[in-house]
Amino acid sequence: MQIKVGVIGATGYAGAELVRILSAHPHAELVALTTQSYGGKAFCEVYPHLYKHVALECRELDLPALAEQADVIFAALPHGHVVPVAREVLARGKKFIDLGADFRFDSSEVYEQWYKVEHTAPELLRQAVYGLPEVHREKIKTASLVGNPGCYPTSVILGLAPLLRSGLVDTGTVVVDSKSGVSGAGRGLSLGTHFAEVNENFRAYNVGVHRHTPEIEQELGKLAGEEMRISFTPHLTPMNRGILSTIYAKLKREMTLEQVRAVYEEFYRSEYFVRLLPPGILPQTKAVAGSNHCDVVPVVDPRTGRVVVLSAIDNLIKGAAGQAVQNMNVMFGLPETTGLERPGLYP
Ligand SMILES: NC(=O)C1=CN([C@@H]2O[C@H](COP(=O)(O)OP(=O)(O)OC[C@H]3O[C@@H](n4cnc5c(N)ncnc54)[C@H](OP(=O)(O)O)[C@@H]3O)[C@@H](O)[C@H]2O)C=CC1
Ligand SMILES: CC(=O)N[C@@H](CCC(=O)OP(=O)(O)O)C(=O)O
Repeated sequence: MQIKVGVIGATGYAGAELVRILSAHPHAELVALTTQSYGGKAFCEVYPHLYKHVALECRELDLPALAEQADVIFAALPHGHVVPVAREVLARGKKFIDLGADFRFDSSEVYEQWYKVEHTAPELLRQAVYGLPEVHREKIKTASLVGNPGCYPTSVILGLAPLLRSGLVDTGTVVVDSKSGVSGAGRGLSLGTHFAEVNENFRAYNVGVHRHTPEIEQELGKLAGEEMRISFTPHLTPMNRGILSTIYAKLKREMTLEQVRAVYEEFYRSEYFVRLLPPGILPQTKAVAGSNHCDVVPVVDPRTGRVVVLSAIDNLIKGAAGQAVQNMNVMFGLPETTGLERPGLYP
C-alpha cells in the first residue's frame, strides 16, 4: 500500500519532523509540502538535513488541489487556522490529522474559553477522535478526523493512565510539574525563546493557566470516569527537545512499589512505544530524544502515601509528529510501528 501524504505547515518544527519521518516511511509518499513564507524554495533549502532525502519544493496552499492529490493530510499550523482545511479534506472523503489544538476538545466552549478564539466547526468536534492510540486505538481505526494530542498532555496522560483506569489514586490530588525544551514553542522568533533568554535559565510559565490544562483534565477524566481538576505547571529548560513530567498523586490505599508496577506492566504490556523502565532506571529526555517512545516509571513514597510518576517524551516525536504518523498507521490498518521503529539518539 502507498499512501499519498500532504503536510500543511511543513516548514515549522513539527511539520519538518513529519516530513523527516514520512520520507523514510515505507508506505508513505510525500506529495505536497505547504508553507506561508517559503513558497518556491526547495524543502532542503529550509531544512538542509533533508538534502537528498526530500526533493519536493515548498508550496503555498492550494487546498482543492491538495485535497484531490493526497489520501491523508497532516496540518501543523498554529491553532485557529485549520477548520476550512478539515472541511474540504473530509468533503472529498480523505483523512485529516491535525497537530494543533482545534480538534482535541469534546466541547467547543472549553476550547473557546482557553484558546480565546471562536470554534467555527463544533459539529466536527463530534466526529473528531483524540489521537492517543494507547487509549483510543479502536476509535482511531475508523476515524477520518484526528486531533493529535498536545505535547505536555501526551506525557501526563500516558504517565497516569494505568492508575486512573484502575481507580487507585485520589483524583483530587493530582499535581503535575512538566519541563519542556524550547522547540516546543515552535520555530518562530519570540523574546522568551531566544538564546540569551533561555540559555543558563530555568523558569516556570503560565502557572495555573496553561492551555494544556483542560486537555489533560478532559482525558484524565475519561480514564477516571469522573471530572478531574489538576494543578499543572510547565517550565522552559535550555534544551532543544524533550519533556519530562513529574506527576504526584495520593494513593487511595497503601500499595507497594511492586503492586503499582504490576498495574503499569499490565496496562502497557502490548504497547511498543510506552516503555515501563526496569527498577533503578528513571526516565530522562535524552533516552527518548528522536524516538516515538514515552518512558514511564512510577515510584511509591510510603512516607507520604503518594505515588510519583516520571514520564519522558520527545515533544516533537511522541508529542507531535511521531504520534501523528502512529495515528496514520492505525487509520490505514498498517502495523502501528511502521516508520517509527528506530530508537532515538544518545547523547
Ligand atoms: N513544537 C512542538 O513541540 C509541538 C507543536 N504542536 C502543534 O503543532 C502546530 C505547529 O507547531 P510548530 O511546528 O511548533 O510551529 P512553528 O511555528 O514551528 O510552525 C508553524 C507552521 O505553520 C505555518 N504558519 C504559521 N502561521 C500560519 C498562517 N497564518 N497560515 C498558514 N500557515 C501558517 C508556518 O509557515 P512558515 O514556516 O512559512 O512561516 C509553519 O510552517 C501547532 O498547532 C502546535 O501547537 C503540537 C505538539 C508539539
Ligand atoms: C515550550 C513551549 O512553549 N511549549 C508550548 C507547547 C504548546 C503547544 O504546542 O500547544 P498546542 O499544541 O496546544 O497549541 C507552550 O507551552 O505553549
